[in-house]
Formats: sequence, C-alpha cells, structure tokens
Amino acid sequence: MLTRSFLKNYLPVLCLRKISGAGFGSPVRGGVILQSVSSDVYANLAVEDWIHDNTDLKDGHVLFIWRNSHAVVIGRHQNPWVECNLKLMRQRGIQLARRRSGGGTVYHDLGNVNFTFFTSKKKYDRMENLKLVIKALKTVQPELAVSATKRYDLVLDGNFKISGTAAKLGRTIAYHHCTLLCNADGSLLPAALKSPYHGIKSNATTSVPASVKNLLDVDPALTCEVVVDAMATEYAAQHQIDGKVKLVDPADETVFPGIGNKYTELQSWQWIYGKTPRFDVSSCFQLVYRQSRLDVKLHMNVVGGVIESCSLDLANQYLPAEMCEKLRNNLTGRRFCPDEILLLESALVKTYSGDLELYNGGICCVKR
Ligand SMILES: Nc1ncnc2c1ncn2[C@@H]1O[C@H](COP(=O)(O)OC(=O)CCCC[C@@H]2CCSS2)[C@@H](O)[C@H]1O
Repeated sequence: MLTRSFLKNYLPVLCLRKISGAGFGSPVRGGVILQSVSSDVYANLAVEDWIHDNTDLKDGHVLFIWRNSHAVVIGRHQNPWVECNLKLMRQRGIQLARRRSGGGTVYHDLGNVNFTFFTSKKKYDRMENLKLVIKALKTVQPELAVSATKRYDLVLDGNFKISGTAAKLGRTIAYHHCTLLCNADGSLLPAALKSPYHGIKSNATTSVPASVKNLLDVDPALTCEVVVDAMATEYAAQHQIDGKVKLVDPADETVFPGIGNKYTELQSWQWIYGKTPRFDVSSCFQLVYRQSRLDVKLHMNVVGGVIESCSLDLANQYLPAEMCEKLRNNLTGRRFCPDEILLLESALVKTYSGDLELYNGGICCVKR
C-alpha cells in the first residue's frame, strides 16, 4: 500500500522501507527539501514521525521545513504541569504537543520556523546542521553575531537564544530538529512557559530557560520567508541538489499512508499527558464547611497522568476515617488536573452525593 505519488514525487531521494512486504528498490543517493503547507503542530510532528518510520536514508537526506500556529512543544520526557501555564494556554488557544525527541520546552507560532534534518544515523551531525543555518543567516545579514553553543543552541551576541535543538536517533535513521525565532510573540513566549504550579517532584527532564531574541529585532530583513529561502538555497548548495522546495500536505494519505493514525495519537490525552514521567505532588488547602475551617494536606502519586494513590492529612481527624477513605478512593484512578481544588471538589461531590445536607451546606475549598 505504498504511495506511488510519494515515490514519484520524492524519489530518487527516499527509499521507502518495506511495508506489508512491498519493497521498493535500493536506496538512491540525493537530498530533498520539503515544506509543510500546514500550520497544525500535530500534523507537522506526524510528518516527522512518518518520515522517521518509513524511509531508508542510507545515502539520502531530507530537510523538512515547518511552522505552527501557537503551540507549546514539550520534550518526550517532560511534565506539562511543570513546564507551562496550561490555563493561559487554554485561554489563548495555544496547543500543547509532546514531541518524540527529548529535551526542553519551546514556544512556537508563525514567527518561529522549524527545520528537521533527516539523515542516516551515521551521518547525523547536529553541529554541521547548525553551521548550515548560520551560513544561511549570514547570506542575508553578514554582520549577524550568531554562534552555536555546546548545548546546540544558536545565540546572538553570545547571549540571546534564537534557536533550540533536539534530536531522535532511530535504529538506522536519525533526525535533528531546531527552532528559529524570527518574529515570534515576545510576550506570549515567556508567559506560556511559566508554570503557576509548585510542589511537583519528579525525575522528568526540566527545561533550561534562556533569554531569547527574535532575528527580526536585529535586522528587519530576517523574516521567516527570507530565512526559509536562504536555508533552502544553502542546503541545496551543500548537498548539490536543486534548491526547489517541495510543498507537502500532512493530511494527504496518498503521500503519507497511515499518517492519520500518527496524527490521532499525537493529539491524544494518552500521549500528551499520559506519557508524563511519574511524579508526586503535595498541596495544602482549607476546606470550609459552615463556620469551620479545616486544614487539608493532599499528597498524590501520579503515574501515566493518572492519580495512582493519594493520602489526605486532616487536622484533628475532622472527618471520620471511612469518609477519608471514600475521598481517597474517589481521587484514585482520576486523571490528574492542574487544579487540585477542582479535583478535590469533584471528589467531595462524589463522596458526599448521598449526604445532601453536608454538600448543600456548601463545602468549598480554598487554596492557602
Ligand atoms: N522557539 C524557541 N526557540 C528558541 N528558544 C526558545 C523557543 N521557545 C522558548 N525558548 C527558550 O528555550 C528554553 C528551553 O530551552 P531547552 O534547551 O530546555 O529546550 C530546547 O531548546 C528544546 C528545543 C526543541 C526544538 C524542537 C524543534 C522542533 S519541535 S521543538 C525556554 O525556556 C525558552 O527560554
């Protein structure tokens, strides 16, 4: 079920691996530059996955260029509640995506361009790729004080980050992807990446915050479009291919058979939240019931985004042990949500649904 159209369009560069027993010749040397017509972060990440899973790049290489509408992209082993402000993101329509590569959290919008360099694992070389980006930028602005760091960031004036890097190494194929800030929203970027949440303990990868800058602030000529053109020209020159950029539509199953499944998975709660490394979280509340206030300490152990176990410490054993037990049972097995107050409230409603006097009497939780 391999797509003739993909082969027609993208061979001689890509040699597609056998799928369902259908093999297609031997690897062919060459390179190709693809650019997505979509600004949907999940669709673009699905293209990366698809190329990673379905191509054999023994001597071939691919540059994939893509931009997204507002999104925060966390690394494979990160905790979204630690890394970003989910409430603000919901209010501002900023998508949350988890990528397959490791590393930290970045903000994307149409003022940020992403470049994915696919090669065989042998040819994988992040510094070479970053040198290419620097060269391309310098063709537009020779005076640009841009350099690569040991962490594979690109910085301006030795200080201001304009690009972050992450990578995924497969069995035979590898990719290195990086961002490039041309004209991203300078106030949403830090706001979306600031978690209001404290008290989470885990071994998840944490991001390394940096001072960032947009290229456009240094030189108005450095728009995304100009930078993309310069990159395509430089990549083509380096790999001795024609600099034509082939536009691809991630929704086109005739080109990317089976991509719909990848897209669905990348958007799912199970992938975005469910893949969060296990963590512990502790919170203190006051439970207000009629005239009395009750201090509550809530400890939760969250595995796969779901509360695996929890404990409640209540001063003076205010609630009968069996009620505490009921409350604990109602929290256990629920999906963790950033607002423990809501979580506790809904567990209380469930626990006391048979005790209308208590519930109607107005239990409310106040975070201290
Ligand atoms: N778009 C963008 N570009 C560069 N730097 C950014 C960006 N957004 C945020 N940041 C800054 O980097 C740190 C995180 O740095 P940290 O080093 O922790 O993480 C990264 O750089 C990851 C880069 C992932 C690149 C992938 C390529 C395609 S999909 S995402 C963050 O706190 C901000 O200060």
